[in-house]
Amino acid sequence: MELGPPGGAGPAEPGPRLRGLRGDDRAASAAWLSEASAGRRAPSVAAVLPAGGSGERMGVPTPKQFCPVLERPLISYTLQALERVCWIKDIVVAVTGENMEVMKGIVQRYQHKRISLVEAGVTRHRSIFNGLKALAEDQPNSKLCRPEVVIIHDAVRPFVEEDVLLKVAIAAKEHGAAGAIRPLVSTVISPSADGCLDHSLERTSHRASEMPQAFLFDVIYEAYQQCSDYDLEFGTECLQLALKYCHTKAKLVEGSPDLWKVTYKRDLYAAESIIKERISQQICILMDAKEDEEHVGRCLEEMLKKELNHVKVTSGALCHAGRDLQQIILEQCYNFVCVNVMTSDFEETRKLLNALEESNLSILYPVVVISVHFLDYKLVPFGQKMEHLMQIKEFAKEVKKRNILLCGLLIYYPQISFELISATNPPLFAEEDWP
Ligand SMILES: Nc1ccn([C@@H]2O[C@H](COP(=O)(O)OP(=O)(O)OP(=O)(O)O)[C@@H](O)[C@H]2O)c(=O)n1
Ligand SMILES: O=C(CO)[C@H](O)[C@H](O)COP(=O)(O)O
Repeated sequence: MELGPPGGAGPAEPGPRLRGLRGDDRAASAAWLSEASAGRRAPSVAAVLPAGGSGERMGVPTPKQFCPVLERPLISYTLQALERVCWIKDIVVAVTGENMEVMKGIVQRYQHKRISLVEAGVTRHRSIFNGLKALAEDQPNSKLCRPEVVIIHDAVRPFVEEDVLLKVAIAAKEHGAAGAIRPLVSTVISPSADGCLDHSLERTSHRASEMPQAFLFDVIYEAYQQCSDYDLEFGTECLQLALKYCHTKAKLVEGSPDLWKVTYKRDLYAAESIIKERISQQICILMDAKEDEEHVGRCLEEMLKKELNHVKVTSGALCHAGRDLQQIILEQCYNFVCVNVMTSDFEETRKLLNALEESNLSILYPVVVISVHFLDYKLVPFGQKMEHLMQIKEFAKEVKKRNILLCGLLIYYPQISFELISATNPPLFAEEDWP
């Protein structure tokens, strides 16, 4: 089943794309990305996500991939992480027939793009094989294209970043297979039949195999076609299949600690904490001054971008930015700076607040909105502008009932314009702020 237009998602955000890459990696990645964005023939990449497990170890009736984390199913975070990566063309998700409708509902509700659903198998390997078959172009009526490189990633590892996806994809193109690894947390031992220690492995010379992994499609598809029923039933390592059946030695890539697999109930709490931390670092700037690049509002935008980690910027009046904004709200951004340059009232802020209220985003946590207004002291007497903007105080009282914390900020320029341009460090605003 094909859901959403292929390649329909917007481009990945420019900020964190190459984060964590160094030297040669960075150069290779930049080349890959520039080819991809210039539409030249970069290797075509697809992803397969096994999501057909029952999550026995979690010990709850709902399969863990559908368990809510901050009211949103876990798998939706993983899909979001993958679909942000513009060079992954198709994302094939393997789901049990029983959960197919639930999955379709998630794709629709969170507007996931480039997703195709296939039926899962009774084991993880069989689910992955079904995903690969859908990409192999030998399925009747399939709209999917056979990719050159395929990434395999568990649906229950939501914190995968673009840099590791890129590293495994590039390494797979060169070596045929690649996978993320982590140092072992505990020592691995081998027990004997009588329940006593037989031997222990030297911890420093072993690694934990994590996900994502990537392969030349032809290698991994061949391996799955060749492998035994025993492998499909009991195997846990795709890299091993590539080695055993295609003599392809996987390149191992150091992954981040956040790549761990949500397995036990406590992992859901850990996932929730990580998501909360990310949310708190993310800010959306809404800017209504599109034309005037010189305007003090632009200086503010530039400074915020420098000071904060995750910044999303929507340009243009909110009526044009409506779709972007819906997407940003869907992605759970809780901090907004609404810069009103063109309008003298707080109409733009009001539109933002309406959109936030309709979304119910603030049910779980307070949403913070800072409404910034500019006042050219040469044109408008300060008192007059203040009087007008005092209305925002009333408005702030009203939205507070709905867990939205609104704060107004008046920037009196051109004096402050000068301060913004010349300042290298905060404070950004030296004067008038209220309520
Ligand atoms: N028949 C299966 C079994 C597992 N998976 C998927 O493979 C990934 C990793 O497997 P695991 O963590 O073992 O998931 P479960 O099998 O669901 O968990 P448990 O072993 O605790 O039952 C998960 O995204 C899971 O949904 C799958 O697609 N098809
Ligand atoms: O560990 C892995 C790396 O190869 C796989 O990610 C996978 O999660 C193993 O799953 P299972 O729980 O089914 O053994």
